[in-house]
Order: sequence, then C-alpha cells, then structure tokens
Amino acid sequence: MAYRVAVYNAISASGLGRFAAPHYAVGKALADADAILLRSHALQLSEIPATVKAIARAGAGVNNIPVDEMSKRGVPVFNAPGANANAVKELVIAAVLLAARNVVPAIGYVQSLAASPDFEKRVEDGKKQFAGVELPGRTLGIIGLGAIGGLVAETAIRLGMKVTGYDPEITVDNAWRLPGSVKRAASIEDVLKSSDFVTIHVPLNNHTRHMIGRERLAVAKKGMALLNFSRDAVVDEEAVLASIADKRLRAYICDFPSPKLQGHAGVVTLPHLGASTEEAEENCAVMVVDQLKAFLEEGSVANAVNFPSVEMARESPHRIAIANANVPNMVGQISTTMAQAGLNIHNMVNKSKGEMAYTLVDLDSEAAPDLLARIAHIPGVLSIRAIPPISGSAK
Ligand SMILES: NC(=O)c1ccc[n+]([C@@H]2O[C@H](COP(=O)([O-])OP(=O)(O)OC[C@H]3O[C@@H](n4cnc5c(N)ncnc54)[C@H](O)[C@@H]3O)[C@@H](O)[C@H]2O)c1
Ligand SMILES: O=C(O)CC[C@@H](O)C(=O)O
Repeated sequence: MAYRVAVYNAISASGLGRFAAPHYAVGKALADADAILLRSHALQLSEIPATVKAIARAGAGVNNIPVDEMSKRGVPVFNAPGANANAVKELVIAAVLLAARNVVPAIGYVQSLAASPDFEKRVEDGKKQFAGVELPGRTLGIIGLGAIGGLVAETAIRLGMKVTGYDPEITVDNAWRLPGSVKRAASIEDVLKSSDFVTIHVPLNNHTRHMIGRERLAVAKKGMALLNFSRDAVVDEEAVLASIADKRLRAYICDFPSPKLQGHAGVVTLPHLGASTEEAEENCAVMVVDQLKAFLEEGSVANAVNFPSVEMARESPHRIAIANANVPNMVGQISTTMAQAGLNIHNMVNKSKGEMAYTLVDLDSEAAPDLLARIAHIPGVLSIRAIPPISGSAK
C-alpha cells in the first residue's frame, strides 16, 4: 500500500516528482489521505479526515490551517521557513520603488489619455503631479525581522536607505544576520513616527491581527507609504482608507485585494504574488515534500510549527512514533507499557516544544496492534503509529 497525499493548490512539479511510485499516490484532494499538501487553500473550512497524519504548507504562513486542532490530534503542521523569502523581498523592494515614484497612478494617468493632437503636451503637463522621491537617506521601517524582513533590511541598506526595525521576538540567528546599521525601534509607534515607508513582515495570529489600526496610524509620519505583504488582516483596512483620506498615509501597497480596497486612490493591490516565482515555488515544494517524506517514512520532524524537531538514525525495522502532551511521566508510562508487553527498547528519543512532546522508539521486535491501542489510551497520548521501513514491508 502507498502513502496517500492529497494536494490542494498548484504545487511545483519539482516537489511533487519526489513522491515516487509505488510508495506514494498523489492527487488533487485525494480521499483518505495520509498527508495534505497545500498553499493558500483555506483548510479551516474543510473537514480533515482522521487518516491524516501530517499537513504541509508549501510556504511560510500557516494561518489557513487549523494548527491548534491538529495539535490536539497529534498531527504535525510543516512549513517552508525562508524558502520564498527572496521572492517576497524582491516584490517589496519593487513596491517601495512604486510608492517612491508614484508609478501606478502615473501609468493610470497615461492610459487615461485619449490619442489626440495635444497628446504629448498633456503628458508633459500632467507629469508634475507624479514627481517622487529617491531612496538614499529615506527611512524604511520594518515590522517583523524574520526571513523576509531581514532580507528587505539588507537590500534597503544597499540602496542607501536608513532602516529601523521592530521585532520583540526576533530569533538569535535572525538578529546575527541583520546588518549592524539597522536601528532598533522600541515600539511599532516608534517605527511609524520615524519612517517614510513601513513594511510589515509578521505572521497573522491573535497578537498581530489589526496591529496597524486607527490609533497607530494617527502617529504615522505625514506622507508615509505603508506596505503589507504579510497578510490582509494585520492591517485594519478601514483605518488605512481613513488615513489616506486624511492625507496622513500617502499610499497603501499590499498583496491582498479586497472589495473594500477596490477603486481607492492611493491604494495598490497585487493578487497575492509575493511568493509566485519559479524559484520560490520550487524551493517551497521541495522543502516541504522532503519534510513530509521524512515524517511518513521515518517519523522524523523538521520545520513543524507545532512539533519539536526530532531525528533518529533507524537501527530497527520496528519503529513507533508517539505524540503526547508535554506533561510529567509520559515517557515512563509509555516505556512501562512496552516492557509489560515484553518489548525491549533498542533506541529512543523524546523532545518537546511548548505543550507538545514527541517520542521515537526503535524496538527489538514488532509491537502487536493491541499494544499500540493500549498506549493510545494512556491519557495525554495524542497519536501513535508504527513505521515500517518503506523499502521492506512498506505500508
Ligand atoms: N505575500 C506572500 O506571498 C507571502 C509570502 C511569504 C510569507 N508571507 C507572510 O509573511 C509572513 C512572514 O514571513 P517570514 O518568512 O518572514 O516569517 P518569519 O517567521 O521568518 O518571520 C516573522 C517575524 O515576525 C516576528 N514577529 C512575530 N510577531 C511579531 C509582532 N507582534 N511584532 C513584530 N514582529 C513580530 C517574528 O519574531 C519573526 O521574526 C508569513 O507569516 C506570511 O504570513 C507572505
Ligand atoms: O503560496 C503562495 O503563493 C503564497 C505563500 C505565502 O503567502 C506564504 O505564506 O508563504
């Protein structure tokens, strides 16, 4: 029997091709799937079958996946950190230039001109309303200095801009990668007060929803351009439109069109294009397909947003993977149940991340199905599966 992978959205063939037959059956929205692979498909709106053992997002954001519900089921949710960051960075830099030179309204103006004898005169007469600014010496504020924010900072500095950044949860690795000249802001208000352009690169969650609203926009530097290539709801659209009407915000350029934003001067929307390059689509697909395969075939976990990273060289065909609540005595109860069934543990690893713990066990002999059922009934055990080697008794 093959692992069944249900695919939503267009996933690069370079990634899908790594699911080789006969071990994998891959198809659009396949039933009874072992794994789900998707991009922006809104999975919160679907029933996720009990057969699903893993979900992978070929991208960075996981706000379209019910991560908390999956954690309760002991199902890891994988993503592709950094794999599309360069693509987004390039579009953000393009957006800074669009805003600096009023490129979109200027194109609109030329397109609006009828072919008349005074066409050239009207072109020349009209251009002064689109005069812009140059980037060197201007300040770019960056909210969120992760994979994308860090790359944007680096490129903006190369273009001669000053950069001020805000990220209270920045990782040590990302902080090391930041150019030394990035100024550390104490608050979002600090960034908005001092920047000519502000770009947002945070995940959408309960802390970041509407992080840019009326009160914060009220303190923004007059004439600031706001860029949002993060997620629609990190910005309150009503507040943005009001701020443009008050002439405090000069422009809002984002990757998330909405009926509310349609037809407003000063607003430019792109159709969620940030990660849509050949390179990013390929990088994301290859990364998450490899992560899914390692999980399905070996129980290994890398880049799961709700699971610890775990890898253990296989030394036995009799491998068991268990996800459990990160509370005392779980490993004790699991290993005692195995010992009572006469099973010897050859090798074992247990790691935790937040409320989730994950254990890989290699046994000297096969665990009977009723033993797996007994472990599954220990309070706090969220999921359990036996993982035979794919080349031998493949599933
Ligand atoms: N437009 C697109 O196509 C596209 C493509 C990729 C990613 N994205 C979006 O961009 C987001 C960021 O992507 P990334 O790859 O840089 O992710 P990342 O995880 O590398 O970086 C996110 C950063 O945001 C910081 N952060 C979290 N909460 C914050 C807060 N309240 N204030 C300030 N900083 C905060 C984190 O500490 C982290 O450093 C994704 O979650 C996704 O929603 C959009
Ligand atoms: O798949 C896409 O095109 C968008 C991906 C992007 O939003 C992400 O979060 O990585």
